[in-house]
Amino acid sequence: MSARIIDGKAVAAELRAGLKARIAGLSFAPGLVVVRVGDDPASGVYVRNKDKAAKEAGFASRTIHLPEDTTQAALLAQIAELNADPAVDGILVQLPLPGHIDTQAAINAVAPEKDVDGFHPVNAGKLASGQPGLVPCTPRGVMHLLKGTELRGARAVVLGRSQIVGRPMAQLLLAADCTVTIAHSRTRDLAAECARADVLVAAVGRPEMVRGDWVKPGATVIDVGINRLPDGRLVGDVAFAEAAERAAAITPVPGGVGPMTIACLLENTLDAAIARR
Ligand SMILES: Nc1nc2c(c(=O)[nH]1)N[C@@H](CN(C=O)c1ccc(C(=O)N[C@@H](CCC(=O)O)C(=O)O)cc1)CN2
Repeated sequence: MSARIIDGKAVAAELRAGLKARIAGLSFAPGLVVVRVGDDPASGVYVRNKDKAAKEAGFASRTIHLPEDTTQAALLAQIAELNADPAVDGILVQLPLPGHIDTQAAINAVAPEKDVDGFHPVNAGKLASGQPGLVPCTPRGVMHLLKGTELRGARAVVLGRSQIVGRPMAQLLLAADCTVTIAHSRTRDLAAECARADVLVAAVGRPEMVRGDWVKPGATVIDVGINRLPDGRLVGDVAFAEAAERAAAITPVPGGVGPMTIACLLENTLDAAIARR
């Protein structure tokens, strides 16, 4: 293996420490509320980790846990209450939501200035039109991990076109002067598209789909996938050992992009608090 391993855990810890120092200098504790609906076990872990990280950094953090059978109207009423609460700077609705709830309606209900997930159409529109706004946490985290990688003029391929990762990721890379391709399940010859990338971001949710020969020698490979295999192992969307033979730098799973998602949620919450107050 020749690639440099990009240590997301270390970068996230450094980012959180910087946020903690900035919050210590404020006259108030920025407020974050995470809304969880139902009992998805993975969401339970992520929400606990967010709350713990937020409290450690000095945020006033709390979680509202609503039952699985919460109606859409009740969820929207809860969000409206948080929108109106001056002590709340950031609101996050943990995904996935139970099937009977319209996810887009929940996202649209969050006040754009408190939308620390960066999923609201107003924030997506700002990102697409190059205006300052709240940026989705995972892509924002990836940009931190790419510091030190030459992006200007680089050919970037984003594998996946989700609202949460693929699309905002492509916008951020474009803003950093990359030549960006979004590849997806209908792309002809995915392997050939990926093999042209100087920067390859995989966000498809398919375990180890990106093989070693999909990686251009010397490329930077960012693996956003977090897939639990039947044997309990956690793997990304990239076949790590094969890809690391050819890449110049690569993120591991776990310990790559995942920890940056939570650190950037805190970064967004501090940004939202400062902008709002
Ligand atoms: N409202 C949102 N919902 C969801 C988001 C999101 O950004 N906003 N992202 C994911 C889940 N997620 C945060 O919510 C998240 C996922 C993974 C990690 C992480 O640190 N992963 C670790 C491995 C963890 C493990 O062992 O299972 C890693 O990659 O090292 C953090 C946050 C979906 N929902």
